[in-house]
Amino acid sequence: MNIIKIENLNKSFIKSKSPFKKIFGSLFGSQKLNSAELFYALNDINFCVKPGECVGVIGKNGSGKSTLLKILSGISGYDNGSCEVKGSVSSLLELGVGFNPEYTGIENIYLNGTVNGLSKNFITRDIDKILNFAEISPEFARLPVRTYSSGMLVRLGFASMIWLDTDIILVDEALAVGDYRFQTKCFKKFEELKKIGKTILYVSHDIDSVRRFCTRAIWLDNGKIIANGDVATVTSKYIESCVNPGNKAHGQKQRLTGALNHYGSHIGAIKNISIPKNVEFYLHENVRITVDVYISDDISLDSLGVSIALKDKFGLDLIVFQTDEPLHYGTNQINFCFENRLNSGKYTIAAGLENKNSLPITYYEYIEGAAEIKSIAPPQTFGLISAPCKIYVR
Ligand SMILES: Nc1ncnc2c1ncn2[C@@H]1O[C@H](COP(=O)(O)OP(=O)(O)OP(=O)(O)O)[C@@H](O)[C@H]1O
Repeated sequence: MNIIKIENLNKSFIKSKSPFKKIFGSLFGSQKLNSAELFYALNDINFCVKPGECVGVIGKNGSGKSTLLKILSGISGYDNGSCEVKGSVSSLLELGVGFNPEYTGIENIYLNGTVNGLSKNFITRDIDKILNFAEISPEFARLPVRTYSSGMLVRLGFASMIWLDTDIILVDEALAVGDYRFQTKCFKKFEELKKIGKTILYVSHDIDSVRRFCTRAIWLDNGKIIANGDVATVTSKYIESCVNPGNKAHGQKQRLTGALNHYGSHIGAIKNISIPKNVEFYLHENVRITVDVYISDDISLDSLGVSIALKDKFGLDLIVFQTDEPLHYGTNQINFCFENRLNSGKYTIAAGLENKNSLPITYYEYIEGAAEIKSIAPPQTFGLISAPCKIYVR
């Protein structure tokens, strides 16, 4: 059973600057206009969401993410196709949308709640909890929201949204406005909501948060779905397109088997990633990871580096090691020797041959997930990484 089902969905905007065309389009529907006068923000979109899924929607600016969420929240219509939503929906879209700027924080909570079907008694019972969660002090709660900072608006928006207790929650990048502490609080709340089976669609440019938090990812580009599926795979492909747009494989094109993600202009330059001895290490045991690369003379040796990253199952870099030593043309063997500081779990290894000084880093070759290590730590070891710490008790 799907809670959201989108089929062949199209949404266009009118390109023409002519006011006549705009009025005509809004009266009779933009599809009545010549297709050359239209710009498709969403083009033949198809996907389904099951109850309890947490779907990250990613893509570059202008790819159609907000348009999609606006259609799902009912704020915007669409040209054709179908958009079935089987459940109640609340959303945190653009900053301040849904608030009347002249109303106080308290009045806006009542407005938002009653418009969404909450009784006045229910809101009165919970208003202190909502303001408390939003961290809006009683004196500010009685001021018009036009006097609020963007952080206060996002806090009030988030608190009002979760209090609606809907089946589906749509969040569009808005959390990025809040400070880090409040974002952490929101993600904690999201985790609770996930556990009780809420369905969440989360639009973000922050790929790390999508990897940590979502169970699936959809990548939109120019109004089309480029990939839809496993978070690590979809986000890796998206990152690849951002860091190496249009790069063509070069050289021997020898791809390492089992890699989750593999790209770059010089595929085949990284010959091998190996972990001598075994793939299981105790905490604090020494690990050696060997990367064999072949550097062809069309690569500049200036600022050339080889790096490895130890990643968690979501693809987040936990520890990165990068060469400082000069490399030379031809075959190079780089041994990364380090003490295992990772607590119990399985970790994947990524390796890159890169231009260290470019920002963002550009990769001649990047391989993610071609090797894996397992760490074994004593029970009662907490956190992801065990870092040295001297503790003094007085
Ligand atoms: N009301 C509108 N009128 C005309 N064009 C619009 C309108 N709303 C969105 N668009 C266009 O539709 C495209 C998709 O916009 P949308 O805001 O959905 O992208 P986005 O992926 O959310 O971008 P961002 O990451 O920058 O928020 C953009 O090219 C945008 O300019």
